[in-house]
Amino acid sequence: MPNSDSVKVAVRVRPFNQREKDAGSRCVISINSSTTSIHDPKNPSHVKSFTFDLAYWSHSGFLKDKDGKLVSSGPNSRYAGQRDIFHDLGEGILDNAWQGYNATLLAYGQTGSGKSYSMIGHGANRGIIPVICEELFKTIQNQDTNKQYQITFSMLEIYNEQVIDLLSKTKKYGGLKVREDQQQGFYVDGLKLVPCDSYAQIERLMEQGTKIRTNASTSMNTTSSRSHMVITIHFKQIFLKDEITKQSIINLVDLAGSERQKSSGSEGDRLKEGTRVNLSLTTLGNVISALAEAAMGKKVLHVPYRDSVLTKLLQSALGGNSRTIMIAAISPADICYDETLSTLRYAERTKKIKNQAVINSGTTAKLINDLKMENCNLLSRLSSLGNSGKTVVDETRSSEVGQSPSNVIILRGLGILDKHATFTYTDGKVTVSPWDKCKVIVNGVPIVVKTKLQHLDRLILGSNSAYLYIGPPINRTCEDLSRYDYDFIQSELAAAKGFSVDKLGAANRKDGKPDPSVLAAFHDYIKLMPLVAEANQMSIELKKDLKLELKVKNLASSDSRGYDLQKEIIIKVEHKVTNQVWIWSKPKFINRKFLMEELYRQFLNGEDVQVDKESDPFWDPVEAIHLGSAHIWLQSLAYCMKLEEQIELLNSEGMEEAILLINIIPCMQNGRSSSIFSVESCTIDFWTKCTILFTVEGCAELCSTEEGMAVISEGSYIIDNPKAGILIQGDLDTESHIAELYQKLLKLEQETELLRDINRSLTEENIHLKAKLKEYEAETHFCKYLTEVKCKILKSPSKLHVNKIISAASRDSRTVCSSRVSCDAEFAKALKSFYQKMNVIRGQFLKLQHYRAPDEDNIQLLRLFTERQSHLLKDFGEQLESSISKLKNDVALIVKKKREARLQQGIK
Ligand SMILES: Nc1ncnc2c1ncn2[C@@H]1O[C@H](COP(=O)(O)OP(=O)(O)OP(=O)(O)O)[C@@H](O)[C@H]1O
Repeated sequence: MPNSDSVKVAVRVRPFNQREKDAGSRCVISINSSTTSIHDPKNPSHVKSFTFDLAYWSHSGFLKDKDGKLVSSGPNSRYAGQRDIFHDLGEGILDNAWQGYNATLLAYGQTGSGKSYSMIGHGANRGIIPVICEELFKTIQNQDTNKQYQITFSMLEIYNEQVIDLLSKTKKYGGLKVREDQQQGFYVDGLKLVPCDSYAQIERLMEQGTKIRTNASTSMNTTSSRSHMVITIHFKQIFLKDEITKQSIINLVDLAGSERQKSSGSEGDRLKEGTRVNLSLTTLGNVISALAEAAMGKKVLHVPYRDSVLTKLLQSALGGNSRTIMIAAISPADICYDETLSTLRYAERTKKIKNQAVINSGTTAKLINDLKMENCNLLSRLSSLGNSGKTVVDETRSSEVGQSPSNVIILRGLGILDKHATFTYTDGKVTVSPWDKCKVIVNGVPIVVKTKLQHLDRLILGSNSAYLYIGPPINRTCEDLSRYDYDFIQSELAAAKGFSVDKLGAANRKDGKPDPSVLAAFHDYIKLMPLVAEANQMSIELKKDLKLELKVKNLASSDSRGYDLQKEIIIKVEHKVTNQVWIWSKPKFINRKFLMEELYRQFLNGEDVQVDKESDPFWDPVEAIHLGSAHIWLQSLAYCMKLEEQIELLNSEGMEEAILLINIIPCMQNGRSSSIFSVESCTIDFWTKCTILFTVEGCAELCSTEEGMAVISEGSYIIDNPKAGILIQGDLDTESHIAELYQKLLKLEQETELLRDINRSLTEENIHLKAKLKEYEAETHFCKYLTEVKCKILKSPSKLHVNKIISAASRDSRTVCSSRVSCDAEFAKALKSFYQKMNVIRGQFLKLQHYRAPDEDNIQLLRLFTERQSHLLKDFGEQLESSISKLKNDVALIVKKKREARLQQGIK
């Protein structure tokens, strides 16, 4: 009788990894019994809760025992260790298998969320798969002799819709084929099914399979988390006396990192979607959604099992003859909020799926004979599989390392040459020396000469193959090796290149906590770094002459309090021969990377890799590149005043790219006279090819009809023809206001005249200050000057006077900014931030100045007006104070750093 079971779902939250700890991440997950809640880091009162069959807290409350096993730290700890997971989930799978049910265990979650840890495990913390296998053999040993058992083990990887046999040393180009059989459904043709008679044998097979997986397909380290791994155990019981057989198929699936679904989109790329890497995961999502809807009584006409390799192989596990469990692995960190939320939603859909499990049994004597025959055949096919896979440096001589079989240690991987490096063991010490120009990096630093290795040194050979050096026993300590993971090695490499969370400005916030957007950018950088290294290596081997580099782009420079708002990692691509430069977004790069891998695989297979430009992932047509942005205030235009400004164009690193002369004259729709503007400010982005992109803030609806100018998105204008005039038409409900505005205009003209005077005197003061600035040592002088500005403001008799002081300070800061920018990027950054704050404050003051006092007779209104004015003034004063003190701090820090640097260099 079919047994209708829902898919069982368990969620597990892992501890913070080192990078999350270093970045001061906050935990956004809480677990209470079977309810898992996730707290929105941007809005802590915003909580979403999910109920699953099981929820495991593995985030805290643990310690390491003498064998390195993570165990609960005390009676109050809620920590769920590997044994707990096996107890709740693994034992159930084994019970099912003994009863003759098929069973499937899937691990789903973003990269690094703990899927492999739960499934395979790490060191002494063995995961659910090895423990299931061990327990299976233990139970078999204790069974009576009237039964016979047959166990076969297979291990495959699905990458880019290709099936790779992880137990086979011979690689089949294009992968193994998935075929359909009326009785057994979908199966992989030619997959090695290894008969096993002990747990030790399975352990060896798993070790070998894992080793092949890391370097399978394109020899790239970074592909393993984009592939799905499926271990299948066929378990048959033959009851000799009763002539009954029972069989069960246990599928254990470590899915690819789920976040890739989104980030590999080819949006904005002229080339098609570069990969079918995600096809299996996307289809799995579609299958799960369809089955969940069917389980809720909706009419589902088609479940798309046939759309991908993974869903074909898991057909019985999803909605079919299997008892299925999903572990949703999640990260606790605030930075992973979006991914974690999407994992929880995915898991919620999965738990709705209903399966129809049946016991697989048979009763004929013929079947027994068949099975015996098959058993003998399989045992005879059993091949001896490779050794332990550890790389050992011989004590007696030098060990050469490289791709060629003539080496003592044969290593394969992207960028590893035939003869790559030599390890030498003399007097109890191991040294490494790279061959010729081969890439060898030790602890984040590239080496060119013979280098002595210390226990636990990190090595990268070629573009991206990472190793941890374990020294001779005498040098070993009881240090925890698990911290030296792939992320650690990448973060170390980034730090050696001068890239860190601090460098990105994470500590800029007042509360001292890293900004989530900065953390996200850092996270992206670390993840993209190995991909960029691989792309560069492929470019070299395919002779594409491209150099790719990661860059940080500031999207919005700062908010009104000067905090950096958003940063984004972009990829600068330069053609080494033509010097053409392209800027690729992260999704575009990921898309291209997949296409590059496809081309590279063809290259490795000896196929023709000549492609025309249009379909070459290493090529793009020349395009406009963002040079930088400048921010200007358009307030004056609202009063029909001409705008004349001279501002710096700052690039994404806050460095001056050019000086911009702005001259904007208000005009009507027909190009004559003046018009009304409802805009407050605008950012002007400059691109190569004379393209200017305007992003206007604070306006209602804008449109443009001018030739040569196109509206590319709401509020954004692109002007391709530099000669074309700039016309911005505001909401023209103006007729009724004309008279009123005319009056205003008259008054404003007087004020404008006054402002021009101020401007003149400021220019003089500016020149004077420039001369003054040259006389003094810049840092000390600037601090002093800021104190002066502050004093002036505090003593100022009127609003106009304060405005004048701020304008002067703002201009001075710009002057200083331009003079320092070239010599000190950090100083320029601090000044840029200060300048922007000054501009904001200046804008607020302009506003303040134009508020008109109500009639003097109306005491009530007058009081309100005064209160509001003084409130605004106070707020303004506070902002000013904080800006000045921040700049002072920044400057003091920079001065300190410089002094330290000088001292180090011995320059007094
Ligand atoms: N429950 C846990 N307890 C302790 N450490 C854990 C736990 N879960 C994960 N980790 C650690 O977190 C890191 C990432 O885990 P893991 O490699 O299992 O992630 P993953 O989801 O399989 O990533 P990928 O998709 O890249 O394969 C590992 O160093 C692992 O040791």
